[in-house]
Amino acid sequence: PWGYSKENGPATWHKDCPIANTGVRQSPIDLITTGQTCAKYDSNLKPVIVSYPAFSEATFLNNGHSVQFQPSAGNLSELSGGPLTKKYKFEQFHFHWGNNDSEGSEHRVNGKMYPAELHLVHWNSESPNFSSFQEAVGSNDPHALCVLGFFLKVGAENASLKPITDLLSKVKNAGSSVSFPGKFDLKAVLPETLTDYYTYDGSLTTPPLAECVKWIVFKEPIEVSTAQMEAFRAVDDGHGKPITGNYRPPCPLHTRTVAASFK
Ligand SMILES: NS(=O)(=O)c1ccc(B(O)O)cc1
Ligand SMILES: [Zn+2]
Repeated sequence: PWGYSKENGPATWHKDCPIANTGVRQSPIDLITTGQTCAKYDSNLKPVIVSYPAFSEATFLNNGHSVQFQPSAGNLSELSGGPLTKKYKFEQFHFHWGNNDSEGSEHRVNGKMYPAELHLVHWNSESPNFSSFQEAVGSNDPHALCVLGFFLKVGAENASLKPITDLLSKVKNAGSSVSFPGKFDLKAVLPETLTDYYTYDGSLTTPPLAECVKWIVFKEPIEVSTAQMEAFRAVDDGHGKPITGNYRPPCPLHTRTVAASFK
């Protein structure tokens, strides 16, 4: 199966997933803010609106290539606004990280990587073509999914993310999962104003690499402590090694443009 080692990493994914090399809207990308192919300010871009009532029931899983927080089916969390014309339903969030603070994020800003990146995955709940996340992924709809990306940088301890980082030791082994104890307030993790972001049309950053994602990557990083970063680096990949660097390198922009909601 695919992974991030020499034998099964991003450079080999094209074998099972040809779109890795033939796709023209692959993710992640390097977000360039100056020069020719740079992100262009679009004054029509509105703030992103999230409605995330605290999750009461969720599973926290180590799937061998990331750790993922998935609420039970009944969750009502929604996303709208920003570049979106429809309402999206929250599906799951997960992380990408490196084995040191100079690498780990999937998107880059002028070539700079952050130590980690948080992805909040949503699917268009107003489309006539599908009525579940899995169907959305397989739909070929160019905006079936919307993923919000937040960079993580090392600084003060993030109290809102502590319930998650404290749980990492409980899912150290690949394939292990725990039911999340109590409530989790995802809204508290995010900056209160979701106004400054980059947005572009892209894909899933892991197989099946489906080109169905409206990406919204926020300019302002979220701070986590060194200890919280270290907790990610102790999670195992199922081959007795820690997941080291579960991030895909940037992909060619091709004819795409990146819009910025800020000057
Ligand atoms: N890393 S990502 O947010 O692009 C992503 C999200 C979901 C899936 B998936 O459900 O297969 C794969 C990658
Ligand atoms: Zn991701």
